[in-house]
Amino acid sequence: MTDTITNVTAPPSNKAAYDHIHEVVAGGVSSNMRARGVVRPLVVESASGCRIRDVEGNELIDVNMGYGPHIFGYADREVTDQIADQFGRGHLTGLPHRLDRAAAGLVAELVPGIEQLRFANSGTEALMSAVRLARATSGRPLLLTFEGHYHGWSETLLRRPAPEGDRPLPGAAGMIPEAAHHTIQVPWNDTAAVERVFAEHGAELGAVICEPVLGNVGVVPPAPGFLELLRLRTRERGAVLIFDEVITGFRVARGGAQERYGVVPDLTVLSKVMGGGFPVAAFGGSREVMEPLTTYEAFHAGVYAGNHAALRAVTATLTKIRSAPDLYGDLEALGAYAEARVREAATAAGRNVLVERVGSVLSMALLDDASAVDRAGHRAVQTACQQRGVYFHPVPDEPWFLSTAHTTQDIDTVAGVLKESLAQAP
Ligand SMILES: CC1=C(O)/C(=C\N=C2/C=C(C(=O)O)C[C@@H](O)[C@@H]2O)C(COP(=O)(O)O)=CN1
Ligand SMILES: Cc1ncc(COP(=O)(O)O)c(C=O)c1O
Repeated sequence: MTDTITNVTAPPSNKAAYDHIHEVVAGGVSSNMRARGVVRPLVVESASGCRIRDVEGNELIDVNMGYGPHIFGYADREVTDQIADQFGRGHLTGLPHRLDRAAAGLVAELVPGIEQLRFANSGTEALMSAVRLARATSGRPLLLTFEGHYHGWSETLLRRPAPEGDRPLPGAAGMIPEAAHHTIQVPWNDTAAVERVFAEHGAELGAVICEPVLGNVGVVPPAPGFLELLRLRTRERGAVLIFDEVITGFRVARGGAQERYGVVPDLTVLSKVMGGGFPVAAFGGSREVMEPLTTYEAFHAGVYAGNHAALRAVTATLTKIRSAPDLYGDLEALGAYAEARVREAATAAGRNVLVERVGSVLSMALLDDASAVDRAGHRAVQTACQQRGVYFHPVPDEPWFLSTAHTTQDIDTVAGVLKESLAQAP
């Protein structure tokens, strides 16, 4: 059967379709993260609301939701119709558009730490530029980051822990050996380690970067007072504080983690929810911090950066967010309901799971008898859930992202399937 949209003769099964893709897409995916831990391939055909449909015609409730951008669910017509309309008006001219003012104005209105910004195409791009701007502003290259925090795949920020010490190693084959030489990495929420870094390197530290809520090794909220400590020490020593709010921006509160926790960074990086699923990112801060870009002394560019379709997506999404006074209260309630049902399911199944949550983003990881994450067991449970019509990522590091398209009935279905799968897991 030849699919009329892609004109690809779609093999009859997920496995055959995945193998078919593998023939021409290296590794079968255009992001390594999508291939991590996959046991049972799933090739999507379409998505709507909180459901995906695979090439076999199976419909699954999805709590991965494309890793978080779709706070209103897939194919939200209030957003997608606006984007479609913009394509009909011209979506890429390389010229300023009134949409630049509209989109940037909405971000500045909603995010406490942003007076001015620049748009980019991805979180990785925006983070590279934010770190470069921070180094230009402070005049100091040394960067403090935290273990497990993911800031994209750039030469600047992709790293892995060194076997010992606080200088991380480059995170991928082909990176230059010196890529992480100007980076210190310490454990998240480790106050003593942070104090030690400022004591030893305070005069040379140019910036501190973190996910204010760690969302890439499951969900790990900031310890009480930890973000406040980062804010105090960076201000004392003249280092730039950068919040990577790619996940948390417009997700954990209307103004992101900086609104939820009341700590305002010097630079904020945004993506995911901001564009409602359309590829777009931004980095911004006070006029003072952004000044090197105002004078063009600093450099940031991109053919597609801030294109009109992306900014129409931002304007549509943030207008909807701004005009929904109960949105975050409702998402908080749904998140709490989901957390409770997941915990009940694990208890009923007699299994030990780690559950963490901030607002509508939560993580669930199967634990072994020693209370360590059982990755193989988690994948087996995920496979069983996928076969029963519920999709979450096979790797427990990837959180669940709820949306306004999820109902409590959907959550009940997810919890019921999870209970069955946990009970039957080896
Ligand atoms: C906190 C944070 C992120 O979570 C982030 C991207 N996250 C993900 C990337 C995925 C991928 O490349 O397929 C999927 C998930 O692993 C993850 O949510 C990025 C990079 O954004 P981008 O992928 O747009 O370059 C920056 N900061
Ligand atoms: C030859 C070439 N390479 C790379 C780039 C950078 O591409 P992008 O602007 O999409 O980052 C450009 C953009 O002008 C280019 O002309």
